[in-house]
Amino acid sequence: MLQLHNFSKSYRGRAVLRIDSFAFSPGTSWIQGANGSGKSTLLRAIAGVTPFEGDILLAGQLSVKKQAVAYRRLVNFAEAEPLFPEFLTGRELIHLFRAAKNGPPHQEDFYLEGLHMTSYVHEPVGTYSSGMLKKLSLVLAFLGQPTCIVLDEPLTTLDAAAIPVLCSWMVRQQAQQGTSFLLSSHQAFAAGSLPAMQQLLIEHATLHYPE
Ligand SMILES: Nc1ncnc2c1ncn2[C@@H]1O[C@H](COP(=O)(O)OP(=O)(O)OP(=O)(O)O)[C@@H](O)[C@H]1O
Repeated sequence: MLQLHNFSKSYRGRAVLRIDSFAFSPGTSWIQGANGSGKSTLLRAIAGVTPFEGDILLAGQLSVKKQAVAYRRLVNFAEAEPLFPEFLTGRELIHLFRAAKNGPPHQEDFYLEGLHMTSYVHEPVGTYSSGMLKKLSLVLAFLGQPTCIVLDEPLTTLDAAAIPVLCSWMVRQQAQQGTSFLLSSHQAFAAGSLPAMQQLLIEHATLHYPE
């Protein structure tokens, strides 16, 4: 599904991740690791929002660097701590993302109703709480026809009622469109709420399968 080739990432000359070669299998991959191990760094690189050395290919064809627009149309991302221009409304951001991702008209309605967001989605995002912002970022991550959805700490700040709704979206998305998920979460998902997950670990500044 996604392949990393000679991947490395440094901040101000300090190497934080080095992954010579790695292929993510289709399905759901749960990336675990201690605070500061590099989970967000890896997910941001895969999403195409942070520079790195090496390359990442989708389906063996689209490079995040060489075919950036086509790649990013198919790889959606919800940040751990989403930030949006405060003066835009949730609805405006949704329209922007849906157009950029080639999503069908009204695609967002299902998601907005599922997370009970219709009462505030017309308000500027500067008025949103952290949980409301998180929900908006999750809705945006499901727009279009993504091959892969990358979710960094998707459960953080979500209320208890929203967590099973998100899990049901993931199950539906995988069943209907074969979308793969890459996620990081310090919090475990409830048993049985998601199909089998491939667990991966970042330690010693690299990615591997846990023993
Ligand atoms: N913008 C940055 N500038 C400098 N160093 C950074 C930057 N972002 C991350 N780092 C460093 O890179 C390393 C990996 O950070 P990262 O945020 O990827 O970890 P993480 O596994 O997502 O952590 P957490 O579980 O705490 O969210 C850390 O040592 C961090 O200090």
